[in-house]
Amino acid sequence: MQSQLEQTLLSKITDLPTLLAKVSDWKNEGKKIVFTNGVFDLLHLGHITYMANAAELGDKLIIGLNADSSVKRLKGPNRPVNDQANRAALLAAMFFIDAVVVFEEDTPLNLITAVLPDVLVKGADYTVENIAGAKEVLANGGEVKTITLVEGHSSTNIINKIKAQRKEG
Ligand SMILES: Nc1ncnc2c1ncn2[C@@H]1O[C@H](COP(=O)(O)OP(=O)(O)OP(=O)(O)O)[C@@H](O)[C@H]1O
Ligand SMILES: O=P(O)(O)O[C@@H]1O[C@H]([C@H](O)CO)[C@@H](O)[C@H](O)[C@@H]1O
Repeated sequence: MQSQLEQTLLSKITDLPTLLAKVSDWKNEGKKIVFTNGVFDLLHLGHITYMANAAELGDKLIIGLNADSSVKRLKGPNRPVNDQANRAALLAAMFFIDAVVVFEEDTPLNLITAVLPDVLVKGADYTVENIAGAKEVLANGGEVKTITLVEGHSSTNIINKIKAQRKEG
């Protein structure tokens, strides 16, 4: 039996039609909508800092989350470590995240084109030129921003640390 709080958090994880209905309401209410996307496999300080900073760029933060199938094509057959249900739930637990939507494609272009957020955000490991959806968001009068990376933090680093510790026994 899910608690009320659990139901509230997990209700943020939504399909595209439901998300678009929420976005329509938010836009009618004059809310500034921020969108970012990623794999968010093993969460770390860089992810938290990044998403908190993204949330401060508007009123509502939407996370486009790569499906497991998409991650395997992007990051290899042994990824993700955390499946999409776990990754989505962990993101939904963050108070500054308003919606999480899983996408199956290699890029979130279709999702971003449907949502047309006011602000599209990626980490500074990307440039505006190589951010999927940037052209569409800019053409719609939106902004595209990158957020400085917190050095030394990545999901890959965590995986490599675990592997190294297992070798040491
Ligand atoms: N150290 C970091 N500081 C700030 N933002 C980050 C950091 N690492 C990743 N991000 C951002 O978080 C989002 C999700 O990235 P991703 O899940 O690929 O993180 P990652 O830790 O680099 O993963 P991996 O090691 O599997 O490539 C991206 O927009 C990325 O720019
Ligand atoms: O977590 P990642 O690897 O930073 O997220 C990827 O971002 C890509 C980016 O938006 C390309 O401009 C995207 O195409 C990919 O699907 C991952 O979300």
